[in-house]
Amino acid sequence: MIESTRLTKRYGDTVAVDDLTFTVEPGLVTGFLGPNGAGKSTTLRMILGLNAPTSGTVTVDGVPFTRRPRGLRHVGALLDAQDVHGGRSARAHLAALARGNRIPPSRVDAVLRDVGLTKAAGRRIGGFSLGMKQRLGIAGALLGDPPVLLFDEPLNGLDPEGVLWVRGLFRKLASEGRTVLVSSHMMAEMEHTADRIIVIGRGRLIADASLAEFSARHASRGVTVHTPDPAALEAVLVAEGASVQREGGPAVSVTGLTAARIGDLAHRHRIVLHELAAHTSSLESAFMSLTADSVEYLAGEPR
Ligand SMILES: Nc1ncnc2c1ncn2[C@@H]1O[C@H](COP(=O)(O)OP(=O)(O)OP(=O)(O)O)[C@@H](O)[C@H]1O
Repeated sequence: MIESTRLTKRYGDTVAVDDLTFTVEPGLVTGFLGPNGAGKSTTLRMILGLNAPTSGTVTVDGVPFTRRPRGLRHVGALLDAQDVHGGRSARAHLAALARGNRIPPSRVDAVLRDVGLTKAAGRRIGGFSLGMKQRLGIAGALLGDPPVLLFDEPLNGLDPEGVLWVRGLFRKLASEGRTVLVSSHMMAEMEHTADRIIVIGRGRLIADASLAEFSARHASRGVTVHTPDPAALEAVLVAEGASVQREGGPAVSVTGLTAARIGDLAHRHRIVLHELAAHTSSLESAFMSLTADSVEYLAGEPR
């Protein structure tokens, strides 16, 4: 379990992480979401003791990371897949990591196999694609067989097959009872990956909920109806308390009534319907509107 209490990090005038309190539970995949510059990497670095908090605390299973003598065996992390020595082979890189952390050398081939890099194990990392480097970084995180795992933007550069694989891996790690925290700046990535999400913007907590809770709270539900008589339908639905928006032509958007209720009302008032479709706005758009105020650089804004 990771527990962050009023965690704050300032760089001069910039407040990178601002009074952040959250808990990451074992047995779940937790998505750590926020737009660019929200403070995700800074938070992960503080969890790992690489940056010291300005104030507040963060512990891993009750203890600050820096007080763990065998850190990598307790917390495995992928921070920056590009940050590797290109001249080494994948196997040599992992072997050095294992030696430095007193991890049995037999783990090297085991994790290379786990991430699908056995065939590339002898090749120079400098020639690896970003996707292969992500796999290698994930292998490094798994090396110490740790109960807590942190991944910073691990889906970057992976092809669709790689994304599916990594989701399956995170699910498996969580089902083994591990604590799995995965950062991303895209809700669409986390929607099919995480059980819970923690959303931050400008260093502050915006949401902390299960995916289902987040969806119920923030994703708006609506019904699209096509009818040859939109004016008549609008009058009936408004009288029932719905809010109705005419989309032009036969299309009408309705919120505040279920599709079933709209169908019943149309039938009762002898209004012909050609289409009746319930839909939920995407979690991505809910995430974007929640974090709109925290986006550091808007498209078109001079940088
Ligand atoms: N070493 C540093 N010195 C000064 N400012 C920093 C430093 N590290 C981070 N920041 C600032 O802190 C804020 C949070 O940055 P951070 O990298 O943690 O965000 P992030 O959510 O990981 O973003 P991204 O998705 O772009 O990696 C940004 O405004 C960033 O410019």
